[in-house]
Amino acid sequence: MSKSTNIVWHDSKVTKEERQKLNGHKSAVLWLTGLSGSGKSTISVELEKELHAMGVHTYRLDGDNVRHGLNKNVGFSPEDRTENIRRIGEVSKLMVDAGLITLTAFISPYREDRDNVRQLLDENEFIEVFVKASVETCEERDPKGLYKKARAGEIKGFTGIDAPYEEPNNPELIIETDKQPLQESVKLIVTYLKEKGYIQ
Ligand SMILES: Nc1ncnc2c1ncn2[C@@H]1O[C@H](COP(=O)(O)OS(=O)(=O)O)[C@@H](OP(=O)(O)O)[C@H]1O
Ligand SMILES: Nc1ncnc2c1ncn2[C@@H]1O[C@H](COP(=O)(O)OP(=O)(O)O)[C@@H](O)[C@H]1O
Repeated sequence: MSKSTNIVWHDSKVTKEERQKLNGHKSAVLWLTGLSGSGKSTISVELEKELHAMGVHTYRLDGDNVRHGLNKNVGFSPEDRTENIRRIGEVSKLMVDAGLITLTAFISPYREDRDNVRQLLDENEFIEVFVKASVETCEERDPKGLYKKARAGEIKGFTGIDAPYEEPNNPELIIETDKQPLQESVKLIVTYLKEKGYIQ
């Protein structure tokens, strides 16, 4: 529900397509979704490094980081997670308009929320990457000790333990981090971007 009234869109004299041309590649969002500890942040950091070295203009948005600032006022209730993802969707849209290959790393547990972001963007601008690992693997890794806390009842509503994660039905890519090593995952995504003509 919008509270803003009497507002009129003001066009720029530089278009998204012109920014893309200047950058020498298309822009899109690589939307990494998966359980906590599945590898979203690790993959997005390595992937950004690789793309940057190739001369691709990138920006990375990460759940933990964005929740320190822009989204510091949302928690982990279903409604708050939806609002978290809605805002990130809007920020991603701005970044795609700015001509960037945008990498996001949010659990984004609800299918409908992810689909809403897909709808927000133009065709082929939303690349859903399912970062897949079993809860058992993630719990074993437990890089921040959060699964331990959730099991001890110190965190309520933890994704995969006592809050849901809805797997993507039709993601553009599936990365199985309990089967393939990090560099292989990065290579797979870079190859996808090349084959689909996003980058050279
Ligand atoms: N209850 C609960 N459930 C899941 N995760 C939790 C929770 N509380 C805190 N954290 C930490 O917050 C990170 C997830 O933030 P996100 O913004 O990606 O979550 S969501 O998309 O809104 O569901 C997540 O980071 P990642 O491990 O990088 O996924 C956790 O570190
Ligand atoms: N193949 C892999 N791909 C990505 N991360 C892996 C892989 N194998 C082990 N890991 C480890 O799993 C953990 C994933 O944590 P993180 O990237 O923070 O996940 P998320 O952002 O999804 O919460 C890291 O400690 C990372 O080193």
